Amino acid sequence: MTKSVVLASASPRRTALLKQMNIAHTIQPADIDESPRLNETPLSLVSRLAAEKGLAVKAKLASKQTLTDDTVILASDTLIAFNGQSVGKPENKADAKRILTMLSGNTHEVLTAISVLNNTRQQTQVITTSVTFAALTNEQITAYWETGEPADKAGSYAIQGIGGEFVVSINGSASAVIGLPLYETRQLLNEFGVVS
Ligand SMILES: Cc1cn([C@H]2C[C@H](O)[C@@H](COP(=O)(O)OP(=O)(O)OP(=O)(O)O)O2)c(=O)[nH]c1=O
Repeated sequence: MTKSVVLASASPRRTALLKQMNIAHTIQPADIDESPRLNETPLSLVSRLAAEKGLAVKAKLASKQTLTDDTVILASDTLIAFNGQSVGKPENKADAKRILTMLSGNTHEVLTAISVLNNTRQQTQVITTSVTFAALTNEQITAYWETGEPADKAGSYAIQGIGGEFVVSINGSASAVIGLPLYETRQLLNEFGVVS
């Protein structure tokens, strides 16, 4: 039986990546509280948020009576880990400047969790990618904020956009940094019978 894939995300990057994989899907964004718990590690946080986004959408579909045995939900979360701290989207210009100053000239980790679930089970996986930034000047950081690109991105940058100019090297999955690791997503969707 053909599976019906529901992407639990409002991110245009994630739907573009899923389309790139040629996987037909519908979109049902998850609206959850993304605040970290006390002393929660970046790994636990990213994994919990992806899993909770998936469960929230499952509950929404169940309440609308559109959850069937063939429904497969895919949820994801991306955050940056630097010095053991989780860094999400910037709150405002000052916060983006603080984050980019911190990442300047340093290596950070981008953590992306994917969570796939159906009526009976859920599997969650975290993909870690190292990204090394060039040293950035204050002028560069301010000019970058003005482009509008950093506002809705974890770590205040987009590797697929203008922010790619700051990246000296990357070790890991480029698609995971943008929001959905293509290789691991296909593997997990295969385990849920979506692709062969
Ligand atoms: C580091 C980095 C992040 N990002 C994006 C990916 C994610 O969309 C976003 C991190 O925020 P998320 O909270 O993971 O996702 P989202 O709010 O955009 O969408 P949803 O929760 O509905 O799935 O940052 C890039 O596009 N490029 C990058 O280089």
